[in-house]
Amino acid sequence: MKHSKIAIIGGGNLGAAIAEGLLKSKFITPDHLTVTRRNTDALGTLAQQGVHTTSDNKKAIHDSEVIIVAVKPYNVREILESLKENFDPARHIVISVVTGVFLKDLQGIVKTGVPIFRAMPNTAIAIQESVTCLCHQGASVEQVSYVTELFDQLGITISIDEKLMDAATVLGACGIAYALRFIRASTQGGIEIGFDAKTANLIAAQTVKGAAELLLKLNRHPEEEIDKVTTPKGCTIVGLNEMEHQGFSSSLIKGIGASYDKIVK
Ligand SMILES: NC(=O)C1=CN([C@@H]2O[C@H](COP(=O)(O)OP(=O)(O)OC[C@H]3O[C@@H](n4cnc5c(N)ncnc54)[C@H](OP(=O)(O)O)[C@@H]3O)[C@@H](O)[C@H]2O)C=CC1
Ligand SMILES: O=C(O)[C@@H]1CCC=N1
Repeated sequence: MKHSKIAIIGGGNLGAAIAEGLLKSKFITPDHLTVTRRNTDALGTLAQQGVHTTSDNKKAIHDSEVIIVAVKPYNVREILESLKENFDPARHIVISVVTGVFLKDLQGIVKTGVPIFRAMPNTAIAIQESVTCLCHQGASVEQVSYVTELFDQLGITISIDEKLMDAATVLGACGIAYALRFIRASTQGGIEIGFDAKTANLIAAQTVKGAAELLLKLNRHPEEEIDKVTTPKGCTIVGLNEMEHQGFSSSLIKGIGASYDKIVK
């Protein structure tokens, strides 16, 4: 599988981000990668790097072994059904990043016998900083190892039960938006207390990066690190408690629940 060619069907926000990450990681050379969408003009940046860009999904599948499906959930059935005869179970594997579409449903749409993976990355995959949750059906040990290695190049990979895929979508994929809104709100607060927008944004973003690295690199619990910042009678605890009085943690937990309900209900 090592030198397989990859096709990304649906080079939108996530599909193009996966392509960018794959190129940056050098997991694949541009001439081994094809990205499709109907409006190919929007794939100019990838085309300039030597990636094949086309609106011809059938040719993309014919020319590749690994097919990453990154179209909208409401398009996926129609698109894959129109391509059913182009899949070869002896040659292809399919990796779907489509939200809320189960392995058993994909198995029913794609030709019988084609190994199928569901992957849930986030847009930080463009800079090899995704967390990608993965599950699969009908794949060999070699195929699982290949797909895991692919996403390992693009951040970290976690193998999960499919029943947790919707939760992975909310926490990991939607989570990028939630983290960015935190940074945006911090920036707005930072402007109110004196910084220009650019400097406030830099301080807020690097602070979030540093906080995350304390957990990831030192394996610490968040409260342990919070305790180190909250000086008795100091300004941190006053700010933090006011945020909690205004529903800070509660609003995040409720938002994550609402997002999850939107997928599963
Ligand atoms: N955005 C994110 O952060 C994440 C998204 N996902 C999932 O990934 C999938 C893609 O999401 P996202 O990238 O945001 O959506 P986009 O709408 O940005 O991308 C989907 C792309 O599919 C293309 N497309 C539509 N029809 C066809 C077709 N017949 N053949 C080839 N390409 C086609 C569209 O381009 P055109 O109209 O030019 O054809 C579009 O660029 C969704 O299922 C989403 O749930 C999962 C995790 C994170
Ligand atoms: O908002 C959405 O539906 C998709 C799924 C994960 C990120 N974006």
